[in-house]
Order: sequence, then C-alpha cells, then structure tokens
Amino acid sequence: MLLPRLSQSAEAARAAALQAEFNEKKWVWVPDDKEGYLAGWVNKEEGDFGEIIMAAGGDFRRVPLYALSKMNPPKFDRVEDIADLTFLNEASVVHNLRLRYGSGAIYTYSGLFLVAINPYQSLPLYSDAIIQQYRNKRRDENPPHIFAVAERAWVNMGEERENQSILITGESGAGKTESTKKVIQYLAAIATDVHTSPPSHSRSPTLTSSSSFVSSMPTTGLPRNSSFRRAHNASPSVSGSGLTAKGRLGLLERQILQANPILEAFGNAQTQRNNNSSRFGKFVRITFAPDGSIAGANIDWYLLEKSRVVVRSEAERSFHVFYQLMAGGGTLKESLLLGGAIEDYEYLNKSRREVDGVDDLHEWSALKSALDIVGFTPAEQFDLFRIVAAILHIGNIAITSTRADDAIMPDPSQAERVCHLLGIPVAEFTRAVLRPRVLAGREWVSQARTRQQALDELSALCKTLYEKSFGRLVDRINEALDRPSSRSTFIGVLDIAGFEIFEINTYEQLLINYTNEKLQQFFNHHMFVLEQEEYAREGIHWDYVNFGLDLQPTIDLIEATGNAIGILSCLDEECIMPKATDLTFTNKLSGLWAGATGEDDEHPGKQKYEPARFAQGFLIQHYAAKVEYRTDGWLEKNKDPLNDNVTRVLAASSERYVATLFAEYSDLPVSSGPGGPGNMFTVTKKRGLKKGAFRTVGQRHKEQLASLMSQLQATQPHFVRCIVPNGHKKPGRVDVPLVLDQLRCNGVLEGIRIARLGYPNRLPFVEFRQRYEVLTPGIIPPGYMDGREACRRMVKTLDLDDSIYKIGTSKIFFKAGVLAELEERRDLLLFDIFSRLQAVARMWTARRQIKKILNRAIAIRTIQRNARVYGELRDWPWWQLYTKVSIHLTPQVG
Ligand SMILES: Nc1ncnc2c1ncn2[C@@H]1O[C@H](COP(=O)(O)OP(=O)(O)OP(=O)(O)O)[C@@H](O)[C@H]1O
Repeated sequence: MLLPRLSQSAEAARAAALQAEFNEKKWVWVPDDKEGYLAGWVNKEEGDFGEIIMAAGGDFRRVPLYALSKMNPPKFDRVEDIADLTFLNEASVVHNLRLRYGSGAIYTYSGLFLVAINPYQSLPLYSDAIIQQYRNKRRDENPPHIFAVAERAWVNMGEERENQSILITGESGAGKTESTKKVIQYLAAIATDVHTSPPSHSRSPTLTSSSSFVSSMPTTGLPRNSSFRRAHNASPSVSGSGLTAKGRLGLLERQILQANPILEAFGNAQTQRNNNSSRFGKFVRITFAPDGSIAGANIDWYLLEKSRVVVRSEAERSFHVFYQLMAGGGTLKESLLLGGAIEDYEYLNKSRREVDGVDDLHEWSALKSALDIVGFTPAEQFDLFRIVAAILHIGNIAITSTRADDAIMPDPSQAERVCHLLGIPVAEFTRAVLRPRVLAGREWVSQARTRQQALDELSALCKTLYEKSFGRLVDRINEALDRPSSRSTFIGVLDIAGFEIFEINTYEQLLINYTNEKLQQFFNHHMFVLEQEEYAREGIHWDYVNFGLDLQPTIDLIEATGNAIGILSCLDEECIMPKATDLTFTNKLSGLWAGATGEDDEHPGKQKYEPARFAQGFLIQHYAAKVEYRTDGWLEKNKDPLNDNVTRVLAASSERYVATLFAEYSDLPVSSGPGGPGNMFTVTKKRGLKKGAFRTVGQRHKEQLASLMSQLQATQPHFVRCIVPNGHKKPGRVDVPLVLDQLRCNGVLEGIRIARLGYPNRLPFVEFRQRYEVLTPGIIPPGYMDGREACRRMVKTLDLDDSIYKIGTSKIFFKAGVLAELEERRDLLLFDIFSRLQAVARMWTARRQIKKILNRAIAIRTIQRNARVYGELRDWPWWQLYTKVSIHLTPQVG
C-alpha cells in the first residue's frame, strides 16, 4: 500500500532528526524470549558482556556480546527489499517486516523472495486500478506486490520465450491459496487486455523486445472491463460452439477461474488454522498463445489428505463438498439415497458441522454453476456425488463380531445402499470385506476378518475412493482446460504446504518436508546461478559455493535408491517383508545410520540422521531445523492397504465411472505375497516391486516430485513466501517468534545467510559516487571521469580493505555491514560540515548585529555631542547676536 508521503523537506528533516538521535548511541537488538528482539543501546562493554539500556522502560540488561544484533540506521527503516539492509540479521529482518506490516504494507522483497504476510482483512490492494499500476512496470517502479511477481513472470515469458514458475509456500493459513488466486486474477486480466485493447495500444514503453508476444502487450491496456467480471458469474448456458474468438477466450478464462471453486469444494476443508484450508498441493500451469492470450491450463496435484474423509479432530470438518451436498443436494440427495441429515452420518457427526461465515447452501450453488461452466455433464456430476454419498453410506455400515471375533454385518441394508451406488454385487462386496479369499499355499481359502480389520478395510476403501475420484475430477478439469500446443508457453503457480514441524511429526510431515527440502535446494541453486551470473557479468572473480549442494545429504538420506538406500526405499522394502513392523523398520534405519561415523563408504546422509531417544522414530537434520519423526503406522500408510478382493469387485463395477477408477486392479491376480494374505504387493526381487504392480505412497510421491522438479528446472522461477503473522487470525498483530520460525522454515533466512557470504549490497557507480563522494573531497578531478575509475579512487581514499568490496563493470559490491559504516562516516562528516557551516553563519549574523549596535552607539554619541554644544552656546550673547545678524549677512538672492 502506498503510504502518505511527507513533503521532501519534512521527510529529510525527520530523517535527519532520527539519524542524529541514532548516532548518539550504539543501538542493538537484544534477544527476548517473549518479544523476539527488543531495542536497546550499549551503555558499556565489560569483556564478553555488554550492559544494555533497554529503549522501552530504560532498564538495564547484561547480555553476551555475541547475542546482540546491530541495528540498521533509520535510513533503512521500511526498506522495500530486505536485501538492502546493511546489517542482515534476523532481528533487523523481522523488525523491517513488522514496521511495514504495521503500516499496511504486507508485501516485502527479500532478494529473490517476495514475502507476503497474511493481513487477515480485506485490503484495497487488488483492484483494477492496482492491476493497471503494475502493468508494464519494473519491480522497482512500484511497491512490492504479488502482481509485480506475476507481471515479471509474464514479461520474462514474453521476452525470453521461456516458461515461468511462481513457487508459493507457507504454512497453513499463511495465504498461499489467496496469493495463487491473485496471480491467476492478474494473468487473466492482462491476457484479456491483450484481446480487448485496440492494436494501436500495442507497444509497451518499458519493453523493447521485438518479439510478437511482447509487442502485443498494450501500453496501458484497457481497464479490466466489468464484462470480464460479469462473465465470471455469467450463467452456464454459454456453449463453446459458434463463439467468436473473443467469446471462446472468455469461456476459457471463466473455466480456468471456475476450476477453483470445484477444487476447493473437493480438496479444501475447515481446519483449526484456516476455514478454507487446501488439503492438497497443486501446480497450476496457465498456457499462453504466442499473442499473449490464454491458451489453456493444466493442474497437477500432490498429497491429498484423504484420511480426512474418515477421521479428523473434533474442531474440524471433512471436505467442504460433504456439507454442501447435504445442504443443497435436494432431489439429487434422494437419488443418492441420502435421506438423513448430517447428524445421521458417522463420518460427519463426530466433528464440527458448520463454519462461521460460510453458507454451504450458497457454496453448493456456486459449485454446481462452476461444474456447469467447466463443462461437467449432468451424468459426470452425478458420478462425483455418487462417490461422496457412497462414502457417507460406507461410514454407516455397522460391523459387529461373533464370539470367535469374526466380523459380521448384522444389517445388510446399509451395504446394499453402498453397492447400489457403486454398481457392485452386495454378496461379493460383503465377502470381500468380511471374509476375503486369499491364496494359502496353492489353495484359495476364505479368511475371516476381525471387526477392527473389517472397519479398517472400509475406511481404507473410503480414502481410496475419495482420492481416486479427486484424481479423476482433476483429470476431467484438465481435459476441459488443457490445450497443449508446441508454440505456447506457460506460467506455472505452485501452491504447496511449507515446511512442517509439529509436536508429533509422522509420515505426512516427512513427505512434505522432503518436498520442501527439494524446493529449497532448487531455490539455493537458482540463487547461486543468478549470483554467479551477476558476478560474471560484472567481471568479478568470486568462488561462490553452490549452496544447493548443502541440502543434498539430507535429500539423499530420504530418497536415495540403489546401494546407498534412503529412508523411503527402506520403508518400501519393509512393506514387502514378512512380519515386518514399524519397529523393525525403525531399527533397520538405526542399524544403517546410527553407528559411529567415519567409515569410507559412509552414506552421504548419515550425518543428518539420529535415532530418537524416547520414542519409536528418528531425527533428521533439515535445512530449517532438526525434526523428530515418529514411525507409528508408517508401513500401513505407505502401503495404502486396500484388500485386492475389494478392488477387484470395484473394478468389475457395472457403473463405468467406478470401474474406471479401479481399472488398474482389474486383471490383478489375488496375491499371497510375503506381506501377508490380502496384501497388494507382489514381490519379484529384493528391492522393488513387480513392473506394473502397485506403487507405494512414497514411490508415487517421489515420482510426482521428480516430475515437478524437472518441470520447475525447465522454467524461470519466482518465489513467494507467505507468513502467518499471529496465531489468532487477527489483523495488525505480529508475533515475532512465530514469524521468525516461519522465516527460518521457508528459507528466507537461509537465502539471507547465503547472500551474506557473497557481496549482498551493491550500488551502481553513479549512485555510489553521488552519495559518498563527500567522503573523498578533491579525489575526483572536475570534468568527466570514468565511473569505475572514480569508484576505485574513492574506495582507495576511504581506506577500505580489498576483501570487503569488489568493483564490477557497472556496480560496486560490498560485504554486509560495509554500507552502514560508510553511512556512519558520511553522517559524521555531514554533521561536522553542517556544524561548521552553522558556526560560520552564526558568526556572520552575530557580527552584523554587533556592527549595527556599534553604529548606533556612534550615532548616539554624535547626537549627544552636538546637543551638548548647542546647550552651551544657546545662552552666549555673542552667539545670540550672531544668529540675529547672520540672516542679514546672508547674501539675498534675487
Ligand atoms: N491477501 C490477502 N488478503 C486478505 N485476506 C487474506 C489474504 N491472504 C490470506 N487471507 C486470509 O487468510 C485466510 C487463509 O488464506 P489461504 O487459504 O490462502 O491460506 P493457505 O496458505 O492457502 O492455507 P492452507 O495451506 O491451509 O490452504 C483466507 O481465507 C483469508 O481470509
């Protein structure tokens, strides 16, 4: 947000006053348990300790010097890019973010990152006027904004004909999904401009590239016209046929935007942290035709939290669609045999049912309309809700047990409903759940299940049904939106959960943290490449270490295959071992890596592993922190266990939709793999599964992630980090320790650490000369002088050590902190110059005053002397005679 500007002189005076106050003391940030950091100044230093006077309250604290962080001069307050701070420490970073957030500036750059702090209120930052403000503008021409990131991606794509990606991460509730929507809003608006603006507007003042794409971008563009917005809400009656090019574009854009409510209905849920929390990660690619218009879109999804359909904490809800269907389903509910209310369904009535401010009925209409716009036929829509309803019915299947602990289904009517909806025979379904057939040696035998086993089977079925249907839903959206063309380029937006450290971390956290480790490695490598390029461009020799490599051991520890096996492969192996348990898996890990280090053929990730001391699990040293994982239930989670009797029944469903969801299981032989009866794994050799057989959750995620990474590697990335400011979902409050934790986890501090190792502060020659020439008077002769040479002479005179600066071909580079020192020297000098100037001015005015006083004194004395003479003469007779005759003595004129 733009702050109200003070007049230039008022601003300068304010800055000077602050600077003067600042210069009087040695200001530092003092660590504080509650507030994170507090301001204070060093009163005195004694050995390794400092006596600090706290700015708020004035009390004294004795603090070790190493714990203190230097404060940046006030000139750096509210800087738009944290990288510009000369003291790059955690305290200064968070102070700057807090200052900015307090004044409504939720966006701040941190080098390559855009940091976005959730405002928890609606801010006027996303209007059409703001979109126009960011069109065709460079990053430094406007305050930091998510639109600036989208604009840069768009311009880079046009100029360089290269695919772009915008990576948005953050913890739950930080604003990732909102940011993703803003990016798509911006891209949709500017792509509309491309088509709606007249050709005469088509030259961009800021872009000079001659590519047809760039030249098609309008100078100012038309405002995002209201018809565009109306179109988003238009009735779904628009059919693709017979539309003009412009009309088709409108439909496609609407479809892209309407894909979101569908994904949110099926993939989002209310959680304690966020009323509309995405329970999956997504990578949305928007493709653009060479003329800059939107050509299509495609969505990839990751790690859906499918367990939510069966369990969740009491204060949370299942996926929105369950409640929407129950609220608005009407006659559809009858067809789905959903006669009851929410309370009547076991999978819904154990936890929260309503969310403040959310009208499920209204959301239902929005969902239906979105499905229509994206092009789901009524039959396809029915299939989606068929699965939702089937899950609710499965949840209500009552299972009891006989005396021999064999599971039985006392009331088959519920199973009948399920089977009716899923198009499968009741008898086969019941048998598959209660008494599946397994191969024992060479014989097929029915094996009775316990009540718990049968219930687990049913919940596994629900999770699989939901996940598969979600996958099919996304595929169907992609069919509607995806129009690949060899000439198109894309901007991909990745919205994925950030690093997670909970009290209890389990398999899901390992997968998400592994993903984040890879993404951070990608960032570090990208930053390294850019820095290298900048140094090379500027002709600076600097052996910059590739910090992407720092993370490799941890990544190897998790994902390695082959001889140096990693945790995920180890887990896969255990999943197919007879009698393996979570404990044997944990022991195996410890056996591999918990021994003494120092052997030659040591696993690259060994150093990053530690066995857990008090619980069954292990610790991994991630870039963000050391995280302890508990391994309870990992084998089951990884196998995603669904009895192949059940899957085969579903694969043979008379309902095509259901059969296609399970098509991969259709020709599966019933197995009796070493994992035990009914296990879906078929082993061929020690490591790895039979080709075409099912993959574990870990394998699937590894493959998906590898595909994502290779896509990202083929793009020019942009990074957005979303931050939750406080735990109360309230605007205006910044909980510093919480924010610091996130900055640490999301790699912002890591990015700063890396930047500090190089030369983070850099100034063009002209700017350096303008600001600091005052420190080197007479060094640069009047007239023209080459900028580089001028800088060289200046730094020589300033007596800077060679190691703390580098002179490039157009810029001068400094190590962190050097600019603060130069600033201080400049301030001292200016202080000195101005004090002397003031002294001279005061002397001059004082002298003038004295001169005036002296002149007055002389004048008074003259008057007095004359008055005295007159007084003496006045009564002298000769004088009286003289005055009387003198007029007659005066010669008469005329
Ligand atoms: N830029 C913003 N302006 C106004 N409100 C916002 C903004 N960003 C986030 N919010 C608020 O914060 C809430 C949570 O944001 P969002 O759903 O985007 O978080 P998320 O990071 O995607 O979380 P999750 O990982 O749980 O899906 C939103 O519902 C909205 O109320």
